[in-house]
Amino acid sequence: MGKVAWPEIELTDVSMRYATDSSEVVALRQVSLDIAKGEFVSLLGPSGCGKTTLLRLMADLLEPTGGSVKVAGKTAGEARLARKYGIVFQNPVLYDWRKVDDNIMLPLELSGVGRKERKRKAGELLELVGLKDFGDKYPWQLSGGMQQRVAIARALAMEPEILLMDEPFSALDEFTRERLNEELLSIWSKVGNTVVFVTHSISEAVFLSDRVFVLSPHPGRLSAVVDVPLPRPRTKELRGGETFFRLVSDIRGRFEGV
Ligand SMILES: Nc1ncnc2c1ncn2[C@@H]1O[C@H](COP(=O)(O)OP(=O)(O)OP(=O)(O)O)[C@@H](O)[C@H]1O
Repeated sequence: MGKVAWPEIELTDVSMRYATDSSEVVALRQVSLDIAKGEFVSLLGPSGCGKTTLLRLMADLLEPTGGSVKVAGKTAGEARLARKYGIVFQNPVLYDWRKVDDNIMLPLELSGVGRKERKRKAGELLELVGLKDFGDKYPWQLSGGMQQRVAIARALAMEPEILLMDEPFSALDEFTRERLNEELLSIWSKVGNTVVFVTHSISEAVFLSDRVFVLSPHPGRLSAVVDVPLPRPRTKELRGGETFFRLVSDIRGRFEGV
């Protein structure tokens, strides 16, 4: 299910069991999926269906108990060492004592990029995420949505081929979230990398994605792959359209009885 000709991310029969002292949880059972280079996909499902686990396996933050994860033809571990990933979490995890541009420059600093080049790159990234004039502010001086944009800029600092995003907008109000959905697509259209986006919002998944991977729980497994044939660039007017409504209803129908 979910095969593409030239996969950038390739999961084959991936299973994940978490063992605790007294019990064992099967978080994922035999998930196979491929994601193409430059594709925008979402992992969608109710709480506990294994979305975060799947993302962490792709990022080499976890090792599967069964099956294999390949990223750009390498193991997930090799891909991490080759800095193929940028990750954005639900909370922006910014350092409050560092200014916004110093937060963005951190990955560059850690990999030894000189100060002048770091500054130049931070300026470019701030412009990309629409925060051109906020480089010398502190994170606590920004709104939640702006902080998340800083986190996106930082994740893009090393020019990763793959951006992994774990419910990055779920703590934000609906208006901000919808605006950031549009901004994220605009950023992605300029950067052109592969994006894997975790969400439990059906409309968010449909609005953003080329394909939606639908997961069902207990144990987590891939229950459907839905193509989203909406044209790009996607604008907020699309949300009121018939195709959008039909796709959202179709996916919602798949969760009935889950
Ligand atoms: N470190 C862990 N130890 C034991 N069980 C775990 C661990 N991490 C996750 N689980 C279990 O694995 C299953 C999948 O969890 P996961 O966080 O991947 O789901 P999710 O779909 O991302 O959920 P949510 O939307 O609530 O974040 C759940 O049953 C969860 O309780």
